[in-house]
Amino acid sequence: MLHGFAVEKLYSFSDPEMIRGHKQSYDAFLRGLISFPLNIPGTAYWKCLQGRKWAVKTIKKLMDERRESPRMGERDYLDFVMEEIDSGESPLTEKMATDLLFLLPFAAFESTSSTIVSAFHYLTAHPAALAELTREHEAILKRREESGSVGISWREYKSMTFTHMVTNETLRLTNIVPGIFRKVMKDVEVKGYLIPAGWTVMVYPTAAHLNPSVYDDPLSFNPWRWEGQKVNSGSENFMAFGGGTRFCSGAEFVKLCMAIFFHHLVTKYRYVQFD
Ligand code: HEM
Repeated sequence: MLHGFAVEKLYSFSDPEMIRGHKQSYDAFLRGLISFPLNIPGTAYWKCLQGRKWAVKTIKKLMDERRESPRMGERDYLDFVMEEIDSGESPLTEKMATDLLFLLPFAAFESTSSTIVSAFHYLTAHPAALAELTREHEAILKRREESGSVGISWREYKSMTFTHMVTNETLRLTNIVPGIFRKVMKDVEVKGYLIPAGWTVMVYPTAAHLNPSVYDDPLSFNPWRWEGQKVNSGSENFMAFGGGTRFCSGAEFVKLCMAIFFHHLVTKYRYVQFD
């Protein structure tokens, strides 16, 4: 579902056959992403490369089609990217754009769906958190019914305080990004150690997220720890979405998807855990 939504917004894919083919190529890509690099037909690595090749070919074909007959009406992400390349004023090349357009659906659906799965797991194991989340969403639902409005509004989304706390706590404990890389531009001294210019450093967000001097009982799932705290940006203690100028551009998208998912989960469904 998230994959379909992402490719519709990015490249206006609407043909179910096309979406299915695209998803299959991503599945092959993902399955072989961490595999033995043996590039012979049939191996996971080979399938991974084929999947990427297919998806990139589809994007290039789409770009050629749009150059030949520009689309009218509502514009999608691909239109904006092509406009940027064709302007001649952007450092973005066609090769960079294809890589970006290939990676974005992956970033959009894989990260969001795994975070939703983790949240589901934590909420199932912590009934008090689930009950608080349910209370928040049932109150929203009640107010909506009284006012006669339909669907989740922006104002409602912004009022989901506990929901955002659950999202943050899930990301703190289950971070899908194992490392963030930076190139050292000039010599830096950190706690008596010299990191020379030219080196690459890997920031390990999990170390910050599980730091007991910042997070009391760091391994426990406790959304309440975010009460009264800033939950919308990165800091040296919370960097699930990175920080600074490279802060994740999909962070708001993820939080919105999580909030909508939680809203439907707790207001429409009841579930029990089977061993
Ligand atoms: C739970 C979900 C996600 C997590 C934990 C996450 C995490 C991150 C992190 C840590 C970075 C910074 C990398 C760095 O500083 O080197 C990043 C960058 C980025 N993310 Fe995400 N991300 C998520 C979802 C998404 C989604 C849904 C999208 C797109 C729809 C997305 C698009 C991007 C892009 C384009 C960048 C690069 C930004 C730049 O370099 O300017 N991410 N993400």
